[in-house]
Amino acid sequence: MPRIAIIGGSGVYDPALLTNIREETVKTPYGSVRVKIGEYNGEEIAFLARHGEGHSVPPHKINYRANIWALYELGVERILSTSAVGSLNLDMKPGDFVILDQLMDFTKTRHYTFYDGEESPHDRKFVAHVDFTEPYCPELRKALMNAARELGFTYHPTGTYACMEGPRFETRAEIRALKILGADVVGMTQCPEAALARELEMCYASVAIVTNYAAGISPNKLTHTEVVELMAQKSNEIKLLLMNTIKYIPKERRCPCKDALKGATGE
Ligand SMILES: O=P(O)(O)O[C@H]1O[C@H](CO)[C@@H](O)[C@H]1O
Ligand SMILES: Nc1nc2[nH]cnc2c(=O)[nH]1
Repeated sequence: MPRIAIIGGSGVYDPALLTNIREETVKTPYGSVRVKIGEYNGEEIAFLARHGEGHSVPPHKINYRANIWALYELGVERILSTSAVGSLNLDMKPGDFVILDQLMDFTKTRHYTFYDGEESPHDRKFVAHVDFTEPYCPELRKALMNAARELGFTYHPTGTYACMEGPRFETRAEIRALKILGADVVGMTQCPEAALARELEMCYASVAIVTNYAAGISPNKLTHTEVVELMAQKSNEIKLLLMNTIKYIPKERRCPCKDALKGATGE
């Protein structure tokens, strides 16, 4: 049973470096999800391509609830993910790794919770308001930093991610506003993915890879081609970082993530 899962974002479509890979189709109340399960250093690791293997699913159409529920069904406790981002912070340049510690949600049409009360399509028919002060697991963030340091990779230990609806990129005015609000990087997929993991008391962290400067900061037209090309250039480093992080993840969970529902339902 895999305790750890990796969600690969744009440019990270295969569970390279895993061995003995099998594929499972996990049925969830939100639909079926194909998950790959392999081994790394004798430990079972689950892998999920966020956009599907051929990048066939755009950010606003991803079935985030099915994805996270599927990993929960498999017994996953810890989720590491990648996020390709634009940078609003000149210190965070293309090719840099950012270990996210904060996020802001500007998405509009997504499904944000598992807890729809009586309408929930499962037996958790209650209302829950989870604490999200710290949206990322401190233990997973530390593990990512330890691995990046060991590998000698340039990384930023904190970063605030603004999640936009997409699928278009931003206007110059939107980036100007996000900068005033304190965003360092911008993407389209951390919300509701991170919050849904917290709602199932799973640990979640994301390493953002800066693929471009954001609209109005970059002198060039923004293209998904540039995003995928940069991710391809960083592919080996990203896989090394993710695999090297595994050994730094404590077996015992001492983080607040595991108790997220305590006090959230008013019980
Ligand atoms: O966040 P990931 O899945 O890395 O994808 C990023 O890349 C796409 C834009 O090129 C958007 O979907 C953005 O969110
Ligand atoms: N929203 C958004 N997502 C990205 N992913 C990679 N670059 C960008 C960007 O500039 N904006």
